[in-house]
Amino acid sequence: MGTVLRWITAGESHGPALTAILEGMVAGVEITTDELSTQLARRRLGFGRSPRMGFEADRVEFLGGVRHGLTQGGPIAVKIDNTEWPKWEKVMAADPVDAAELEGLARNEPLTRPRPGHADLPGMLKYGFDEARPVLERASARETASRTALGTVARAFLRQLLEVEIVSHVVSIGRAEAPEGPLPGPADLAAIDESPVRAFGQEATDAMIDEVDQVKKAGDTVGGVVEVIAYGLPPGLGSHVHWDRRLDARLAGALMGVQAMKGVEVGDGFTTARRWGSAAHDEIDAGGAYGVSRRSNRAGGLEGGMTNGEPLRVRVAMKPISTVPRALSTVDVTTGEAAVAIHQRSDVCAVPRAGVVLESMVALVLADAALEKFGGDSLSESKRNVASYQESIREFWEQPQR
Ligand SMILES: Cc1cc2nc3c(=O)[nH]c(=O)nc-3n(C[C@H](O)[C@H](O)[C@H](O)COP(=O)(O)O)c2cc1C
Ligand SMILES: C=C(O[C@@H]1CC(C(=O)O)=C[C@@H](OP(=O)(O)O)[C@H]1O)C(=O)O
Repeated sequence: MGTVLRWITAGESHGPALTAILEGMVAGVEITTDELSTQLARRRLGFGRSPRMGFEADRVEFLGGVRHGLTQGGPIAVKIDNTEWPKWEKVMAADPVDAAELEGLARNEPLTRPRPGHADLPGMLKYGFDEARPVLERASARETASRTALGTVARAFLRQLLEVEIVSHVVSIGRAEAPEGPLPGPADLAAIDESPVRAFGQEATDAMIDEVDQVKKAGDTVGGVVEVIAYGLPPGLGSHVHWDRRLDARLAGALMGVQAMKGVEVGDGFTTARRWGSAAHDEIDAGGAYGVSRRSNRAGGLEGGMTNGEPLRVRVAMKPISTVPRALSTVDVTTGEAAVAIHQRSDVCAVPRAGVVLESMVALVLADAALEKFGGDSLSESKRNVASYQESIREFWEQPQR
């Protein structure tokens, strides 16, 4: 949830549909359901994902806020259907349904053996449910389809306002790590997307595929690290003046709000903590875009909670999927006896596609910060404000006393 832009989602993993609302977007942004479908397809497919992703169609439509391919300034409402709803309606029916009618999908029975690592047990205790179904339905990362859809609107706004481009790549999966190398840019996105693990470079791709294969054979699951990069940001988004206006804090909150994310690093983050100051910061030279250039980008484009004109760089750590096929120990909540955790069909590794969700969260936070800085009710008004800010930065460097 931003300060100007607000986003909210509703819907369950196996319910009729997911819905989402984006409030606060200016009028006049070009956006189509085709663009949403493209991002939803990027999120859906990838090495290590559940069989469900092979057939889930992610049929998406705007229910409000967009007309003739343009945002109208009002709340934007999106609906994404769940293809399997007719079958799950029976699996989740209040009264028992004959097993033959369920097409082997899952049994219509209470899920009383909570999975370590999922929301099952704390959710049951907190809400007073005697089984995990009502908890997992909403905890499921199926919900990230909604956020990806809204993030696509934010991404279109940023591109049309500032020519910002957001990309991501997988840095590691389990023990397989990409070698340190040049940052992938927007032109490399097609190559990253063609990689089954969304890693940059053949060597890294092969090592990660091998890792997921080994994990799958062992009946296990695996996590990893994704880096999101945003190009084209002007200096001055976010603010140093108050903790909740700092862009690093807002990004970390939004990224940690994605299911299974357990760590966020801005720029070189933890590595920088081990460096001496002279080797930790990005020295400034005269000239370049916005009047200066940097000799490095260890800060990941953020200083004092504000963008500094360099590419924004954030890394996010995802824990392994908690539905582990080699079932983990738990307790059956109906008997209090030791048991093995529930296991239904599941992803082995969702790191590659989590990158698309994380890109969307970065897009929403940046769009919020851009709206805060530039304001406006229409895209053309926001654009005029951007031009005026750019002019004031030019004048800043032209002052004779400097
Ligand atoms: C794209 C994506 C796909 C996921 N797929 C699965 C899955 O198939 N099975 C599973 O148990 N968890 C999956 N998860 C993770 C769970 O949703 C997550 O572990 C659970 O919500 C608890 O996470 P938390 O401790 O961060 O809240 C997925 C997460 C993401 C981001
Ligand atoms: C449905 C999606 O991800 C799901 C996230 C998820 C979980 O527990 O988070 C469990 C799995 O659901 P199912 O058991 O129905 O296959 C994943 O497929 C999706 O990303 O669209």
